[in-house]
Amino acid sequence: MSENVSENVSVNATSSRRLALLGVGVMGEALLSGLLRSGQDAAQVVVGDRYEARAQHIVETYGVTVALPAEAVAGADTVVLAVKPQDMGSLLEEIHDALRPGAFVVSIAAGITTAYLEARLPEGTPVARAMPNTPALVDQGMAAVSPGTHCGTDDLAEAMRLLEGCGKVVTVPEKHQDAVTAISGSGPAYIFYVVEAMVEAGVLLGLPRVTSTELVVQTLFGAATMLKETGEHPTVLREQVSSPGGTTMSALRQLDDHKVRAAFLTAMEAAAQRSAELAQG
Ligand SMILES: NC(=O)C1=CN([C@@H]2O[C@H](COP(=O)(O)OP(=O)(O)OC[C@H]3O[C@@H](n4cnc5c(N)ncnc54)[C@H](OP(=O)(O)O)[C@@H]3O)[C@@H](O)[C@H]2O)C=CC1
Ligand SMILES: O=C(O)[C@@H]1CCC=N1
Repeated sequence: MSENVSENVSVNATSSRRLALLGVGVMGEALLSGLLRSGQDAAQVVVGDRYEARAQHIVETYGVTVALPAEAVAGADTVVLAVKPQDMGSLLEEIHDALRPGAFVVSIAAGITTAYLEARLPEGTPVARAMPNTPALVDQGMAAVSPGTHCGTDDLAEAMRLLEGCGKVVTVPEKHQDAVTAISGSGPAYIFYVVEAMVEAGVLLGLPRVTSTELVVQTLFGAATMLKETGEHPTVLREQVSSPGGTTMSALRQLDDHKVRAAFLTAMEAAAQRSAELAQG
């Protein structure tokens, strides 16, 4: 598979492949719910999570089956690994001998490279590395996938199918995955942080908290919709708001004086660096 694949591959939402999903925390559940909404047959899905109450909640909510990781992968054509990076090494050991020959393995763990996966799975196992984000919970996810050495076209299409159930998917060369993790993987948290700050500002200015929250959330939604629907550069859209001698420029000057743009650059560099560190344990 070429390193430079970069566009969407359109795939069917449904599949008869049997799926094992290991780790059904925040992100595992987001992917599962999106897949089921897009037509995945729950009878073909087995989940495994070491937190038993969590697994039970998922089974009751989605009608899927639960099993220990080795049992789950033994019957699976596709295995999705959605545990924390720190838990990946021991999970791979646990499933190594049970994996069906030719089964396709996708990891969504930050920092975990395809080389890491390939070195710990049976020789020749097709793998892919993916980075989704939590807006998948409302079918507005953004995910990027990178194929490993033995990942064929059908395997990549399967990875796209899994992620397209809950949002947009692109393929990227794996060298970009730490940056993807820093931008779209962690991205929702930065946006929520900005929202928190703006809501607090409204309260500081005397607005009731509920009013401030409503103003900020709709402003964010409107601004995001403008970016998406107009396709305009953010600078153009920002300039449209900034009347000469007006209020917006007074605020933006403060943000520049407080080096907010520089702080965003440094913050995302730190996230990418942390992603690169995570496979080291
Ligand atoms: N949250 C996010 O926004 C995003 C997360 N990711 C990635 O997704 C992965 C999961 O993150 P997230 O969902 O937030 O984490 P969570 O902690 O919510 O979920 C992980 C789940 O996996 C369980 N688990 C750990 N080890 C095993 C094991 N050996 N077998 C079965 N289950 C196991 C955990 O149990 P226990 O609680 O007992 O540890 C937990 O329930 C991470 O690798 C992260 O990098 C990627 C994109 C976005
Ligand atoms: O914070 C993390 O490590 C995970 C990966 C991307 C979003 N959350």
